[in-house]
Amino acid sequence: MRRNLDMLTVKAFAKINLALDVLYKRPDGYHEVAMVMQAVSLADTIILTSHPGDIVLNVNIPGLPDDASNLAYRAAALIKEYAGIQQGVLITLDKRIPLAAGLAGGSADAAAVLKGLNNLWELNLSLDKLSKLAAKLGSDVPFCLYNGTMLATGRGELLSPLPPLPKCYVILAKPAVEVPTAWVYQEFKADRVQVRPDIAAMSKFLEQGSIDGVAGNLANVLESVTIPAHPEIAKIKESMLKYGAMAALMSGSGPTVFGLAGCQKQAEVIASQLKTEGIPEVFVAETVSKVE
Ligand SMILES: C[C@@](CO)(OP(=O)(O)O)[C@H](O)COP(=O)(O)OP(=O)(O)OC[C@H]1O[C@@H](n2ccc(N)nc2=O)[C@H](O)[C@@H]1O
Ligand SMILES: Nc1ncnc2c1ncn2[C@@H]1O[C@H](COP(=O)(O)OP(=O)(O)O)[C@@H](O)[C@H]1O
Repeated sequence: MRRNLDMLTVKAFAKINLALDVLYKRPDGYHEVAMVMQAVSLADTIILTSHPGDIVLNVNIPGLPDDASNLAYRAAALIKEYAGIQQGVLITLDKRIPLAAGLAGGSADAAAVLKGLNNLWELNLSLDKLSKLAAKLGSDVPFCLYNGTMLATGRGELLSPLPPLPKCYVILAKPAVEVPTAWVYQEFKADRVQVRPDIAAMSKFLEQGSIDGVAGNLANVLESVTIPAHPEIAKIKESMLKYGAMAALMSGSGPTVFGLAGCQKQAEVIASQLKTEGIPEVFVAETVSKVE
């Protein structure tokens, strides 16, 4: 975070799910989950500038709302009201994370605004308090406050740190479809799942610092919904493996596929081969560690 009197710049990092299990549907309509989440360096940039009056949001891409329906705006409104702040803020959002991609781009923006305004307005709220505010905005928002490698349970908002995944490179490839998270959970049927993650095994491999072990245990039960609707996801997974990724999996509710690579050069080679297949959005990122 860079601060300069009345202006502050915050990065909002995307996430991938190394493991995603859905346990059951709860009476409140959410699904109880168990996920291993990992932050990656593909990021939006948010500039917060002191501003008289109200909250104003500028976004750099068409198709993304710049009103109170944007999670960045909602985060500012929530913390402003909670802390009883009278002044406003100008939020400038430089969006790089693709929309509705399974990468938690909106959640990352919301978390970055909470952290940034806590700093800009000198509120001194603890991460624990910010996390409670974050959970009001979305299930993935608390994780985006912490980043790193975390076990997420409940509806995704209950976090416990895991040993960090040793630094590795992540290829992200998104086909030209947007997948609404609510639809994927709504269509989820446990009896259609072929492979469930073994989260205990993945935790053990993280403790051992074994990227190979983690790569061998990637699993996401939401693939059972999104891949039949968008078979190009399975094709991208196959291509990632063919070009040399250690493993490949759909992230979150999809449709983005991520692949793991041990070195940057190899990740870049895989990314350029995927681009030749006409996949519109391909990125190379690296793992991001937890904030202290
Ligand atoms: C699937 C995951 C995996 O990390 O990420 P994305 O693919 O969206 O990035 C998350 O569980 C998404 O979290 P998030 O995107 O914050 O979801 P929310 O805004 O809280 O909820 C959107 C909708 O998804 C459904 N939902 C969400 C989380 C959950 N544990 N059970 C659910 O059933 C609910 O219908 C809810 O109305
Ligand atoms: N700041 C934001 N960035 C991205 N999407 C946002 C934002 N605020 C609201 N949204 C809405 O949330 C939807 C899904 O957001 P996103 O976080 O990108 O999905 P996912 O969690 O699947 O990666 C988008 O279609 C968009 O309309």
